[in-house]
Amino acid sequence: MAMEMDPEAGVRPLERTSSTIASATSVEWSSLSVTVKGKTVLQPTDGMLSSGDMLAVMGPSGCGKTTLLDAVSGRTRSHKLSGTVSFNGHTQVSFAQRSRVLSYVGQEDSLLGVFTVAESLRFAVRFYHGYGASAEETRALEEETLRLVGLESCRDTIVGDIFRKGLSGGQRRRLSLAVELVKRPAILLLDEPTSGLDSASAFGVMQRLKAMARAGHAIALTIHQPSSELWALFDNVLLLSGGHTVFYGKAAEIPSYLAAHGHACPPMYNPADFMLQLVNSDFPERYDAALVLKYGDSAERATVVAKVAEAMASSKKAPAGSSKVSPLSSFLTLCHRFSLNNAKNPGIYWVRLVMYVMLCLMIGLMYIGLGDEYDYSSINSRTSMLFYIAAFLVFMSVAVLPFFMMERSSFLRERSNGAYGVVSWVSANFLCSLPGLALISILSTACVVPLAGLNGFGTFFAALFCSLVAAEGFMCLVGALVPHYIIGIALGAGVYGFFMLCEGAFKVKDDIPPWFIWVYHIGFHSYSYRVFMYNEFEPIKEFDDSAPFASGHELLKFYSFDKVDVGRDLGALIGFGLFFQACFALVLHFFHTGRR
Ligand SMILES: Nc1ncnc2c1ncn2[C@@H]1O[C@H](COP(=O)(O)OP(=O)(O)OP(=O)(O)O)[C@@H](O)[C@H]1O
Repeated sequence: MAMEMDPEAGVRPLERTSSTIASATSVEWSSLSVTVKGKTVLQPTDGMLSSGDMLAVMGPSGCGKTTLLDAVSGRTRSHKLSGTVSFNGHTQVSFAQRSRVLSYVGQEDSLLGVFTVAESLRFAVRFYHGYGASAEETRALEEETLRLVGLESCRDTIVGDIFRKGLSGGQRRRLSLAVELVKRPAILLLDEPTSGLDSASAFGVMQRLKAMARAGHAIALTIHQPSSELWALFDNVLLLSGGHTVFYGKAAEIPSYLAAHGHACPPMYNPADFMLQLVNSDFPERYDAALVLKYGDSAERATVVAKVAEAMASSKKAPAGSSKVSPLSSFLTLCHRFSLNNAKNPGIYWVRLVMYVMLCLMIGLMYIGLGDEYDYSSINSRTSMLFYIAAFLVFMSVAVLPFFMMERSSFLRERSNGAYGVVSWVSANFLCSLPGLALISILSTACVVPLAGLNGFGTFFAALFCSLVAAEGFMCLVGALVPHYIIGIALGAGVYGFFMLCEGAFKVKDDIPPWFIWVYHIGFHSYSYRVFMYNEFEPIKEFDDSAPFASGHELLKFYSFDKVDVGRDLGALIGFGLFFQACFALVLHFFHTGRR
């Protein structure tokens, strides 16, 4: 019979686990509650998770399991929280300190789709153990972690994204677990680690987690439907119902506790299924509301409260966590990963590159030979074409938003688990975007300038490149400000539309109304447009008699572009790019902390 099996049979010991737990760490919580929009979604609860424990947080959907894990890990914003959380009895533990001892695997899988399982793990090893981790150590950690989550056969399978099919949902779930396991955190909080897994995989993963607990890790996980085999692996259980604690204590004691309150588990019945029916108020066939009150008055609760108070009062070593990897190491790992991701993910640069080249070829063919024309209509063609280039080629940068959003979710997970800091991520992202933007700019320039016969290849390229650098920074900032890329595209398009309107093409600078002239100055489109214009028209010494201007310089005067300082305007575009990157970093720092 399943219940008689040894649940830990056949699990190999974790060679590298014990040595890499920096110190045994416990977490205690007392009268911990969470209130959202005036509603208390987690009622005051007490409990603890110690080194060696495997705690199952259970209860019906919406009962507050994730909320509890968030509150314990510091992911709940402080104004929503009351009560105390301590680590080894220390209450003053910052989020960064918690991140060093603790890893949290959320319900969503936020992985980068182009990487294989092995590559994803390799980067995780470098984030948590340093870019300079030896090849031997990296390989050993990778291998052991692959074995832990049963993904050895998928080592070279890609995660998968909208372009290519990769891992199955259950395999992704296991990889999400694996990339945090390589950290070998003292405390591991897992939100539904078995969702999407078949029963054998779920059991295999849980067996190995149990072995990790035995080796000294403290593990808490939420789970909906544990089989009796899984149930036998849990040391402690915290049972919630509608945010209230119904039971906290040894898993083995739950059946007798419930029996003492009139709910004896029928023979041959999975105790987990039985107790979940008792606490589900949405489907109340077996629901017993009195269990909440009974637990509040019970000796079991009094014992827990006393134990938690004792643990909080005892002076133990402050949680230290694994040694912090240097920002330079994180930066190098991120540069490595961004470069590969940019090169492998067609959506980030390659699709854009094709779009730019095609469009620029069309522009070149539309205006072919324009450089040899000096009549009235050639002026109209030049100004229109340059407006289109300054406005629309920048506008196409909105295409990067959906891909940025995917990277943002992995950033959030990794940052909140202490893999790296905002500055490392933003600077690596910025640096690694430059080769792609340079390639787009050079190929676009090569398509337009020779075909149309425009002036100043180098300046044209520089203006396009610098405006794309500014646009990339702007879209990163927009991507950090909005909850979804659809809103970002609408916002980005709206702002770009406004900048285009005031860039000095539709209305020359001197005719822009005073209430909009500030847009001319803050909109980076104005800077690139006037460089494109100056670059093209200044060398034209004479137009035909049909033209309204005698020379290019005369035309530039009309546009108020006759005194353009190309170097200064290109510098301003780069300045815009850096300014947007700095704002982007600030928004990430303050608003993308992983706290909800
Ligand atoms: N920002 C919020 N605004 C309103 N209600 C919220 C908010 N966050 C959480 N809640 C409510 O808090 C309760 C607990 O949510 P939580 O996600 O912790 O449940 P859960 O037990 O993890 O559910 P599941 O098992 O389905 O993941 C739910 O009723 C949810 O609707």
